[in-house]
Amino acid sequence: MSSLQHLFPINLNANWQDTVPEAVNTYVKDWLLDESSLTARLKANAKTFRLEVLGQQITYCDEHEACVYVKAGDRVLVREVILYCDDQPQVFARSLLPLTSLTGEQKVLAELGEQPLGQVIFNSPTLKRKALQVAKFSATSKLSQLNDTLGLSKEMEFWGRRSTFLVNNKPFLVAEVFLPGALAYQAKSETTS
Ligand SMILES: C=C(O[C@@H]1C=C(C(=O)O)C=C[C@H]1O)C(=O)O
Repeated sequence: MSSLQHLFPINLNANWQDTVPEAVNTYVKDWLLDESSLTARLKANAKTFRLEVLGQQITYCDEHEACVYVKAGDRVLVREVILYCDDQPQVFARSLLPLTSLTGEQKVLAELGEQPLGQVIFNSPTLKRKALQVAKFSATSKLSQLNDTLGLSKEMEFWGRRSTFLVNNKPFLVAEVFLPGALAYQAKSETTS
């Protein structure tokens, strides 16, 4: 049982934008707009990688997460995880997996456990990723309790992104927030995968 389970669901109600403000550091921008697998990039830049599941439950898509592919009120399996590199929290991820998408070969996405979602969907030849949106989070965001629990900085602004993946033309909504102190904010040379 995750020590963070009591925080689930954290939800992400943010002011999502279609473009990254000019003022954002180019290094952070590179992580925000990287369309490749985040799991793979984190693994390439760490000795150890770990995924912790905060929780999963069936719920309804709400207004602020609805999009052209998943309507408000659609039944979804919500999954929230933390990705760690060398035991340092990197990413809080919240995914909405519509029940109507969890069919056929994609049924396995309902039973991922600690296997990263990206490790499965990026192996699909039919994968398409729709446009990324970004958002800035502040200490007052709902994530601040998570940051407190993880012992992360309360001061810094931090950024996230979201996009829709289509696998066999079935939509999956994925939002990822780079937590304070993550590699995404450390402008140093990294391994390019
Ligand atoms: C989509 C990816 O999968 C990652 C793993 C997730 C999970 O297991 O729930 C969710 C979002 C991503 O951080 C990726 O690796 O790019």
